[in-house]
Amino acid sequence: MLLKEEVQLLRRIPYFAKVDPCRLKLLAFASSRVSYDADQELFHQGDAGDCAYVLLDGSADILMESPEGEVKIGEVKGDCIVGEVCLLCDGVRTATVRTTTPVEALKICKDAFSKVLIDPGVTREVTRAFAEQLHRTTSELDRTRVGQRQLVN
Ligand SMILES: Nc1ncnc2c1ncn2[C@@H]1O[C@@H]2COP(=O)(O)O[C@H]2[C@H]1O
Repeated sequence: MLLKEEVQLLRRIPYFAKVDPCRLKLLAFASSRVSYDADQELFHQGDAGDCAYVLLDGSADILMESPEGEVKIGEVKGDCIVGEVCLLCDGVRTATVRTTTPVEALKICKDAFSKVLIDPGVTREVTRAFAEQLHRTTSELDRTRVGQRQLVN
């Protein structure tokens, strides 16, 4: 795929929509195209992580381990980024990501991702995405608590 096409694909991701064209070109240059079949793991909860994935096509489940087994906490599909948390927090993978269909993605290494974070537009988008995710997770937690209380009473 041409570098120009990869830049256009990255531009479709809200995180990178407002990134300076030269910086986005560098990011495209540093990323590599990867393909997965359905039911393959991109990575596993608890793994050390050194890259994020921009999903271009296909979908995947976000799964967490629990005492009752694996629980689906979300899903991702085309034009989004996944695996960015452990790059931003310098931690381990917070969840397992497993494809539910064949997936085409761009793999972005930590160094290249850190370089685009210098762009204020990206920082704003990352903060907004985190706030939205926190809001969704808090609402789900509230719903679960209400459900548990109703079961007890
Ligand atoms: N609650 C959630 N909702 C949506 N995506 C999530 C959630 N928790 C984790 N993820 C994604 O799953 C990924 C697991 O690896 P990371 O922690 O690197 O980055 C994480 C996010 O991209």
